[in-house]
Amino acid sequence: MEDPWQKAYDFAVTVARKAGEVIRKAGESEIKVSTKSSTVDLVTKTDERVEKIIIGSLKEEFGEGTHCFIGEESVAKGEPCILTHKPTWIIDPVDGTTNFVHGFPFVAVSIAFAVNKQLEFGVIYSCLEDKMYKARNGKGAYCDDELIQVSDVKDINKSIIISEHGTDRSPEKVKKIFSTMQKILCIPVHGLRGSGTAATNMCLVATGAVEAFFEIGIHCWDIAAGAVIVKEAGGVLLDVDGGPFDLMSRRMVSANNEVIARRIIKEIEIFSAERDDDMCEIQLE
Ligand SMILES: O=P(O)(O)O[C@H]1[C@H](O)[C@@H](O)[C@H](O)[C@@H](O)[C@@H]1O
Ligand SMILES: [Mg+2]
Repeated sequence: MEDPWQKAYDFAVTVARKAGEVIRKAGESEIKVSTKSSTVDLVTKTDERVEKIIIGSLKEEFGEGTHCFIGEESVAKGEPCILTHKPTWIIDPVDGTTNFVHGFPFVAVSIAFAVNKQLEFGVIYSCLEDKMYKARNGKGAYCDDELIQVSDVKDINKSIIISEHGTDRSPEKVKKIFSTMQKILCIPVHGLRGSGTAATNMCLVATGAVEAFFEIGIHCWDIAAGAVIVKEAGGVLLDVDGGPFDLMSRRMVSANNEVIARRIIKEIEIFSAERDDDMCEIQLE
């Protein structure tokens, strides 16, 4: 029987690479010649421009109306953020926007694809490192053409944990974020890290470079592709309260094994973040 999504998967890799090229060119030309303070607008334009290229390419290839799109920039402009049963692309055109503005070398294009509300595949192109991470349901996870596997570390005392402080600067949330990080550091673990992009952090879990990534405040487009890649690399995904992973909940833990995931969950001070699908007034089918 013909594999219905192989063509979409291969095309997603092509589009991610094309988008990464646009981001690199914007970084080399426009950012370098302007002071950082003036680049915020530029970056918004770059984010929007890259998302338009990605969605435009997908619509051209698969036709208008047959597929749905959840894109960070489109949702920011009021497009719905609801996962229906239709084939749906979940896109973060520039994950690590702040990194991009500052020339901090971790910026990722994240493209995921879901059918019947199930994630089918994920593609993350770390465009400044020129590394293509990808995974299809049930078919393994790859960095370029090399199979990748999560770390085999069992002892959390021998782990590196990666997380982010996000963009919210409200004192009560910042306090909880750093109190959690302090408790995890003092378990103790070997170290805490953060690349500045959830998509890249999840690839680091999938390659075994770190044992776990958790964050409250991320969006579905930050983690959808990474979720498939971590799972296919042998990792686990949970909610920060220990329940099942929930793509739209704005929070998650991904780890190389459940023991380490649940040990981290014990230390997380949970704070609320409005669900991605609640943020949308329009309720679709
Ligand atoms: O808004 P940017 O600079 O892209 O940063 C967020 C990034 O998109 C996410 O992937 C991270 O996990 C967040 O912590 C960043 O704030
Ligand atoms: Mg992002």
